[in-house]
Order: sequence, then structure tokens, then C-alpha cells
Amino acid sequence: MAYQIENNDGILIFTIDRQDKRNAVNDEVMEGLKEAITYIKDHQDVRFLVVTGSGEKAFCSGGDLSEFHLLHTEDEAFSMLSKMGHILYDLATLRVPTIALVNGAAVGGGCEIATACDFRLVASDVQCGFIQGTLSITSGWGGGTYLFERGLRHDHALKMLIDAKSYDANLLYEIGWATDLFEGSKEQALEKFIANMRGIHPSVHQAYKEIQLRKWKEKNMYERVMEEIRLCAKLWESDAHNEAVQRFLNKSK
Ligand SMILES: CC[C@H](C(=O)O)C(=O)SCCNC(=O)CCNC(=O)[C@H](O)C(C)(C)COP(=O)(O)OP(=O)(O)OC[C@H]1O[C@@H](n2cnc3c(N)ncnc32)[C@H](O)[C@@H]1OP(=O)(O)O
Repeated sequence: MAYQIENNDGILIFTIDRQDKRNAVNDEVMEGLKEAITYIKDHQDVRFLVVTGSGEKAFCSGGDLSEFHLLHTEDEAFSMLSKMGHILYDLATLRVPTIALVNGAAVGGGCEIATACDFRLVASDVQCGFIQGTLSITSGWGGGTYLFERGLRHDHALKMLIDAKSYDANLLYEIGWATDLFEGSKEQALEKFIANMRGIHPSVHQAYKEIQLRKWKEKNMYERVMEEIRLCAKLWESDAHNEAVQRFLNKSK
């Protein structure tokens, strides 16, 4: 399986399990995220969603280039991008707190997944970045829209997108993208982070999330995410994008 789902005493842990591809997202991973989100909607005992990656090298390396490079037209790209865009919107608007437990590199769409979560606990030795620009595309799963909503200074958020490079953990914390940094066991870091929240009734968590979700609804968040995705799909067709993907795949041979 390309993912694992575990309900650990009300903490639903979704682990991307494709270490040979640095936990790249393929269709199976997308379906797994949908399954986890549906589980949360159907099980009131779930109080948190945690998204993480298997191994220590990567949280998620974004879309699986060996699969998605076969998509060439704007419409083909939009179909894949909007599928994950819907899933991440459903994740971002869950009634429970969501935590990206960033165990390794989070790049491209992997950085978008982490940004769609409420919190980002980042291992102190990892690098994360919106590297989509190096492939001559933009964020295509809604991550740019979420980034501008996460409270970073505008110049920090815009530079993170336009730099299109990975930042080290200290800089991620300094600019406000990382909620906290940790060393050693990610499991211990998670327990420490949620220790206080565990003692608060879930109805309180959900009421506070509702305040944010109401603001997003008023600001047409879903439509803004879809517009972001359409922009990425338009760039997908470019020769620059296709050449960049080929360079990456040839490097791997
Ligand atoms: C909207 C989202 C958007 C989209 O999909 O449309 C994107 O996410 S675009 C961005 C796509 N992602 C990338 O360009 C990242 C590519 N990967 C890397 O930069 C590195 O692999 C990194 C930093 C994640 C890890 O570096 P490391 O040196 O630890 O590993 P390797 O580069 O040697 O890779 C090991 C192995 O994994 C394969 N791999 C890594 N990332 C991907 C990926 N995204 N898709 C497919 N395969 C990936 C890589 O080819 C190597 O395979 P091997 O067969 O062992 O050569």
C-alpha cells in the first residue's frame, strides 16, 4: 500500500508510504487521503488528523513525476490537479485540528499538503519549499492560496513561492511557516505538541475551527483554490515545464 491509516486513540495518522519515490503523491495516495477524510467525517471519536511520511528522508516530494509527466494538455493536468485540490480543500476545512508532522523534505505539492494543515511540526534537519517554479509551473493543489491564509507576513509568503527553493527548518520557523521544530522522535514531538489540547473537549477545538472556516467561506476560498489550480494547469502545457520534468526523470536514470 502507498499509505497507512491508523486511528491511535482518536488521533488519525495518515502516513504516505512510498519511500522509494520520496513519498511522492500518486493516485493511490490521493485515494488514501480521501479515505482518511471520509473516516473522520464518519467517526466522531477522531479528534486530530496527522499527516506524515514514512522513513526519514521525505515527508512528501510532491506529485509523482514518473506518473504525472504523462499528462500534457491543460485539461489533462487540470483533471489531476483539481482532484487533489478538492481533497486538500476537504482536508483544510475538516472540523478537527490537522497537523503536518514533517519528518523529511516537503517539496512542491508536499509543501502544499503541509500548508493545507493547521499546524506544521518540522524536524530540525529538513528542508521544505514550493519548488514548483523550478518546473516552470506554480502551486497546483491550492497550497499558494493556503499559504497566504496562514498568517505569514505577505513578503515572506510571496518570497517563499517565488524563490521556488527549499528553506531550512530554522528559516521556516523564523518566517512563521513552521509552527514548531523538533529533534529526534516525531512520535514524541507529536505527543508533546498535543498534550494540552488532548485535555480540552473536542467541541472547543471544533468551535474555534468553525470561526476560521466561516471566514474562508465568506472569502470564497474554494473558488480561489480552483482559480489557482487553473493557472497551474495552463502553465503545465508549456515546453519549459515538460523539458524540466524530463531533465528530472533523466537525472534519475
Ligand atoms: C501541484 C504539485 C506539483 C505537481 O505534481 O503538479 C508538484 O509537486 S511539482 C514538484 C514535483 N516534485 C519535485 O520536483 C521534487 C523532486 N524530488 C526532489 O527534489 C528530491 O527527490 C528530494 C529533495 C525530494 C529528495 O532528494 P534525495 O536526494 O533524498 O532523493 P533523490 O532525488 O535521489 O530521489 C530518490 C528517488 O525518488 C525519486 N523521486 C523523488 N521525488 C520524486 C517525485 N516527485 N516523483 C517521482 N519520483 C521521485 C527519484 O527519481 C529517485 O528515484 P530513483 O529511481 O532512485 O532514481
